[in-house]
Amino acid sequence: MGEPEMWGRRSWELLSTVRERSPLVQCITNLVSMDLMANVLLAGGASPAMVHSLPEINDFTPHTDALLINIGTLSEAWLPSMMAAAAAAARSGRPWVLDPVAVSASDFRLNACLQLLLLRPAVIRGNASEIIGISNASRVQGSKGADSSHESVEAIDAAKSLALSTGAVVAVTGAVDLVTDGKQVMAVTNGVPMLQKITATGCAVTALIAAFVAVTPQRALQATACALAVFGLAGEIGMATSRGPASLRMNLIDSLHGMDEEAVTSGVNIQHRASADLSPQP
Ligand SMILES: Nc1ncnc2c1ncn2[C@@H]1O[C@H](COP(=O)(O)OP(=O)(O)O)[C@@H](O)[C@H]1O
Ligand SMILES: Cc1ncsc1CCOP(=O)(O)O
Ligand SMILES: [Mg+2]
Repeated sequence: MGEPEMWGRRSWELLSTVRERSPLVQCITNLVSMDLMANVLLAGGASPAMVHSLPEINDFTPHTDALLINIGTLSEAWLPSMMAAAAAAARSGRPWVLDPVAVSASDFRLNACLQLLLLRPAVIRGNASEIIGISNASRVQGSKGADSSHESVEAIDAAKSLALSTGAVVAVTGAVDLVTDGKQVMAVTNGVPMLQKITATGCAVTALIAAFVAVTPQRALQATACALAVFGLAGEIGMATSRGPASLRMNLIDSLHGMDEEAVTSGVNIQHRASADLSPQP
């Protein structure tokens, strides 16, 4: 079996396992993303729970299959819940995933992310500007809030260095999604540019990564690449019947829900990439 076929099969196995086991994914996420994120998790076969109040964390988090923390609308009130949940997940051996939305927007956000990193996320997923900012532990100048001002390939050194310093798998999304553990680099070329015109698609795919990692926590690199490919493929299939971002938002969810073995095994596009060859493939 060649590499593309192997990744197609692996992606289908993982999507099928998520559908069978329906992992419970606790999401402490921003106010913009809650609806799309919960619907993407449901369409992927997982079970979402948006639970973020501090008095609930110690009862709830140890019984989840994975935790997602997204700082998109971070406030002083929510940071203690994020810290407590990440600590509870770490104590109970649950994988947790960090989305450092707009990490360069303020010192408050950057410092919150740096504190969260000490609690050992299994995966960190951001756009290129976010990964450069968090990896350098300094705010990227000229950063555009939640949107990236860099291409993913520009962030590969930052991603590798962040992976090596934290022990996390790091994913940088964009026209090509790059996933690394600091040594290997996987490139995922599924997706359509219109995904950038729907708010919270980055947030939603990070939650889908948490669901995939939940069913194979020892293989976070593979799980992350497969989740990104499946989500991008849902975008490609959805785009075929969409007129713009609003219809793609609906069709993305429908395509993820209805995705079958043939679509996944023939549509997933994941490859190992040598560091010297990190430009997008035609
Ligand atoms: N130019 C592009 N072509 C294809 N897919 C893209 C493109 N830009 C982003 N995506 C996809 O959109 C989703 C969100 O990624 P991104 O826009 O980088 O995140 P964020 O919303 O956090 O900035 C990912 O699945 C990514 O692969
Ligand atoms: C617009 C916005 N503002 C704060 S969080 C948020 C959503 C960001 O979503 P994504 O990172 O998926 O683009
Ligand atoms: Mg984002």
